[in-house]
Amino acid sequence: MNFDAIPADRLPALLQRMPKAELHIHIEGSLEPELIFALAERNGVTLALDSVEALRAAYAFTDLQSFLDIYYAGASVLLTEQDFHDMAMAYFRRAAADHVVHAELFFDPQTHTERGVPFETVVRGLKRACEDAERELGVSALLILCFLRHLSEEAAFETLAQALPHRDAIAGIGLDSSERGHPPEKFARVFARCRELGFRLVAHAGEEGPPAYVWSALDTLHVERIDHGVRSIDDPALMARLARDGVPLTVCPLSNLKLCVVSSLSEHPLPALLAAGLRATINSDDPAYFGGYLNRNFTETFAALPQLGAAEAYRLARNSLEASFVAPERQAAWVAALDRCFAEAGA
Ligand code: HPA
Ligand SMILES: [Zn+2]
Repeated sequence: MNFDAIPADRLPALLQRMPKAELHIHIEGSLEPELIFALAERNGVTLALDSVEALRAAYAFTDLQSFLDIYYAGASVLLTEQDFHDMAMAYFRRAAADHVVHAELFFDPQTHTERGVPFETVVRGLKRACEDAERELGVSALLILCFLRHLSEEAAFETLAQALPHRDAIAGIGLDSSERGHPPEKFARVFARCRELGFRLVAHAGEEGPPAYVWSALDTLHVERIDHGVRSIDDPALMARLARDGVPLTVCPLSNLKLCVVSSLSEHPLPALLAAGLRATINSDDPAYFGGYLNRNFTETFAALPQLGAAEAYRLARNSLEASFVAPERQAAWVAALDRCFAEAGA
């Protein structure tokens, strides 16, 4: 493909139109303030702030923890199966508009079971939304259950036991929440059990935490993808390892900006990760909180980084499709659609 044949002014439209997968989206992080207030009213929940505007104004974060405190408070309005369904459908409609053909949704059951919401309420609502998304919107979807790393390994084992009756609805297991002070090896035994059970494995590592956490996610948890992983840039031996093994990184540029992981998008390490041969992808993380869904992550990142052009757009989209947990034949059909999209744009 001749990427140089695509004029620079056609790139923003191409970024939006190209078929892509989203592999790092916390579904609770797609809860827009308007939906938080609608669900609060529907469920009779009282919120600390009294308007959509006041809530949005509180979205000024200094680090990961300052975000998580607000994110868990927002999730407190979710009580019924229908709430979880409606939240996920709102995300799927936005994703379809961004030409997302496949999404792998993280969900945090412990955030809900700790408040007395049954595990099956969460998973049934999300599962039904995944089925509706495929049928009504043509968006394929999988669910990834995340353990909260600020809680104990014992609590993770309890959550795993609750998940087992729903084994078929859950494709993978991940690890999220407060990273610093909670290294991956804290969850070595529960991840080993998940691996025996045949779950696909991922973990957040190297977002705020050091490169050592990425090594540990690879070597003690045996994950297949690293969520974030941007701090790998500080460790040349780790960069070589990630490149050699083709480990996908689910990078989230607007999240990194809003949580002060980078001081500006123009300093984001994404171009360096790609240049070093790493299988990076672009994702939205918590789009309702970080100022944009998937296409906005693409367009703002490309606008800030002149090193990124049509070749990198193709590589990022292709990486996302090929790093997904769907069968190779399905991936190949999406890659063929991606190739057609670039051919039509003149490549
Ligand atoms: O970016 C994140 N990092 C860790 N935990 C999270 N939970 C939601 N979003 C995040
Ligand atoms: Zn995340």
